[in-house]
Amino acid sequence: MAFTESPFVAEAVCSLVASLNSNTQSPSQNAIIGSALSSMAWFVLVAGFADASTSTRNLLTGLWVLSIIMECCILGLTMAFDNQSGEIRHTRLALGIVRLCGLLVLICLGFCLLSLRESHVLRTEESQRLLINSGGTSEGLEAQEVSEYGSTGQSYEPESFVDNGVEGDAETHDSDDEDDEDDKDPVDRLPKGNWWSYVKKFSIFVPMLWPRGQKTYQLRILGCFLCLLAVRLLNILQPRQTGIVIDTLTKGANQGFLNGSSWPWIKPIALLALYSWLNSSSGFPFIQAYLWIPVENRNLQRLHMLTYNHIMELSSDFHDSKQSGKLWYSIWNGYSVNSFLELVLFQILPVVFDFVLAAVYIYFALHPYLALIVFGTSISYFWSTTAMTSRLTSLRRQEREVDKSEYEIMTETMSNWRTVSYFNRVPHEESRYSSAAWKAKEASMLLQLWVHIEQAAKATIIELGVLSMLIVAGYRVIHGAPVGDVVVLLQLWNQIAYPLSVIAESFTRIASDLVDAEDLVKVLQKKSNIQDDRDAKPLDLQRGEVEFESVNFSYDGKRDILNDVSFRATPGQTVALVGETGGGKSTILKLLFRFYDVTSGSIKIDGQDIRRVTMKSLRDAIGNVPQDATLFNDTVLNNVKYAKLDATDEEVIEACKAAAIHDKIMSFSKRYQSKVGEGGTKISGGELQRIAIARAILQNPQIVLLDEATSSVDTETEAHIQQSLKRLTSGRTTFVIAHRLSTIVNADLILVVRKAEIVERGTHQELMEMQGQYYSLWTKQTLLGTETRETGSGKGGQAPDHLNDLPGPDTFKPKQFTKGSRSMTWRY
Ligand SMILES: Nc1ncnc2c1ncn2[C@@H]1O[C@H](COP(=O)(O)OP(=O)(O)OP(=O)(O)O)[C@@H](O)[C@H]1O
Repeated sequence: MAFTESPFVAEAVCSLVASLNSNTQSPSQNAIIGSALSSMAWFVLVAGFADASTSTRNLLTGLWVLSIIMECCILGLTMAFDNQSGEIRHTRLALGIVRLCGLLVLICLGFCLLSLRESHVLRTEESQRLLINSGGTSEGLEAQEVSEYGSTGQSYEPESFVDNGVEGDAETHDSDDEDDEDDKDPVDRLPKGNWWSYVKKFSIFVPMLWPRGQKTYQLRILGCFLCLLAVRLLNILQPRQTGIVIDTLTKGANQGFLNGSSWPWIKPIALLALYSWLNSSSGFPFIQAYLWIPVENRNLQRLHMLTYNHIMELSSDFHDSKQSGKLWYSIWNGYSVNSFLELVLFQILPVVFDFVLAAVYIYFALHPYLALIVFGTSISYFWSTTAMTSRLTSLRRQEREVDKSEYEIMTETMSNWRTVSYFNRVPHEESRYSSAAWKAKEASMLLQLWVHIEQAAKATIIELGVLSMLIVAGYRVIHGAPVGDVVVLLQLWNQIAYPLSVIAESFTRIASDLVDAEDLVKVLQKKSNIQDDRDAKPLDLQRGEVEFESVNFSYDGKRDILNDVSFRATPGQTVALVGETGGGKSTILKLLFRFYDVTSGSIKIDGQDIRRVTMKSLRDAIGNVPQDATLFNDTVLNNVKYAKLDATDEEVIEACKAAAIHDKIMSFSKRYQSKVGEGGTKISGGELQRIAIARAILQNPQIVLLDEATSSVDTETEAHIQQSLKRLTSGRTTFVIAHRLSTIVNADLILVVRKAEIVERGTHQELMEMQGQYYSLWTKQTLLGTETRETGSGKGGQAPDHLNDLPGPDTFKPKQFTKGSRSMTWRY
């Protein structure tokens, strides 16, 4: 590259020497400008390639072909039309031939080098993948410590683990691991090379930012565009008119026509005032703002709405593994992309236009050398900007990462304030937050410093440009050019320097906005794993028969959570799931609710595979009282109504009565209008569970899922709840997960789940007779109950009365056993 550039520089030097040498014929102005421009163009290319770290094969090939064509043309034209004296002409020809030959040799060499480099990169990537896949620790992997939640968590991020191939618009399906990798995946990061594929990812925002099919908004944008054009025109007319005013006044003063009644100078001044007014905040810019404000707000609202909808529609795997703090941070920062259209329409395009117009005006109306200075200054300016932008971008990304961590710690610890307090970890969290905040401050300081360094460099280049222009303009005025030219030039220079700074700043801002939007793009690219089938139909619910057929399931594709699970719940039956913790009971209910899809096998309701019916109809048919029910920070009334938005207050009260919570609610200071606090923190666990049951009763579903619905209530309340549950479940197909076997002895079918499999099934009586797992669980619970009774470890330190009638393992008197003390919530 340098080899091909040097002849241009040599040629420019040659022209300069010739112009200074009085013995030789001075080269034409066009020849000097041509050489200078060629040198600058090559300088840009050399600088660009020096910066690029990734493969630029296509770009290079294109440039080489173009270079050969252009070189041939230049050589031919030089031979045909150059009328310089012999030496200069011969030198030019010789340099042209050297350039052409050099170019051909370089192209051959270049192809060989590129091929070698690419095959090397390929080999390196392959070997890295093998190293990592082969498992765990490898010498080549320089592990990087990443701070996880809490002080103990450490994970390792091998640099080479990331995929360097650009994946285009590949959809990301979410999982835990993937989420972590997302944070480190440079494919989605601002690259030094492949800008196109990087920027293409952001096309996801186009439908949000462009009002397709909305004529009014489109007309507004068109109006803005016309205002912009008018302002561009005024930007040229205004300095030109200033020059005219100055020249008219100078001429008038010299010729003495200012005395008397003749006022020929008033017209140019009036015109200047008009241009100035139209170009001020009360002229076209005002109309433009008036037209744009609704468009901007519409875009922002769409961006908010679509992002919210998208996230809410993502499936359980995303929501189970998301980090809320980081997600919110990414979303709010990502919204900066909304200013993108505004930036391009109102800042970049107009100033590019201004710049070109001013340069052309200077070239033709003033002097080509002045235009050359404009060009040289601009190139240096942009080069310094792009060089600095990549540094600033990486600093911005670092700053954003530490900022995100700070935000994550803040949101996580604030929302888990109770846990922090229980473990007396407030000082620990304060110090963790302080260290994160300190890191954020340092990153921010470094970024700000570099912003100022960048600005200082750019200001120096601009000032050098002004100096050069003033020297040339001053020289011209001394040699007879009108003084008005200097004024016009100075005014136009503003039209050039300002666009330069705006364009440069826009680059920085675009880069920063894109960095901010990277995470939002990743979130928007995620696809829900659970979606309605293309020809999904509403569930035709008849009697509520549920059938699991050879269901296998794994959350991560590695560990089996359910293995060949098959059973049938006939309409109206109560099916109880019991067994060891972590065995897969809740997962069975999650699959039925279609939070996840089965890995293989099928789940059918009334003979219809739940993957073939619409999710809305499926979820309408199922009422759920989860283990960890949460409430919104709203009134009790609204929380219960959430199950049926159009329910009347009376219906809500009826549901609460049925759930045995009505009396309690009536004792609250604001009764049904009492707020329950964030997640329901202002009410007790038992109250919360009963509100959750009231919700399910109000929903009135055909299939009911109860996941430890009575785990947080005392004995007496449990007795009430059992009654209300009876009402809720009667005539409906019901699935109950219970650790207290006493609560499910009446179930029609009991499934014992152990290590991902159903190991026993039957009624309580049948299972007891089998003397297997269930029998042993029952025995343990009974013995524990007896011990509790004997040692008086029940509530209040004494064995509760109802425990006196506890059945022995052989007598199975479950009815008496249902009144277990709260301290007897057995787990096994
Ligand atoms: N979202 C998830 N991602 C990955 N693994 C999960 C997820 N949810 C649960 N698991 C794992 O699946 C296994 C079964 O969990 P599940 O909640 O179904 O057990 P369970 O029998 O209901 O336990 P418990 O009685 O304690 O509620 C557990 O080992 C658990 O760690």
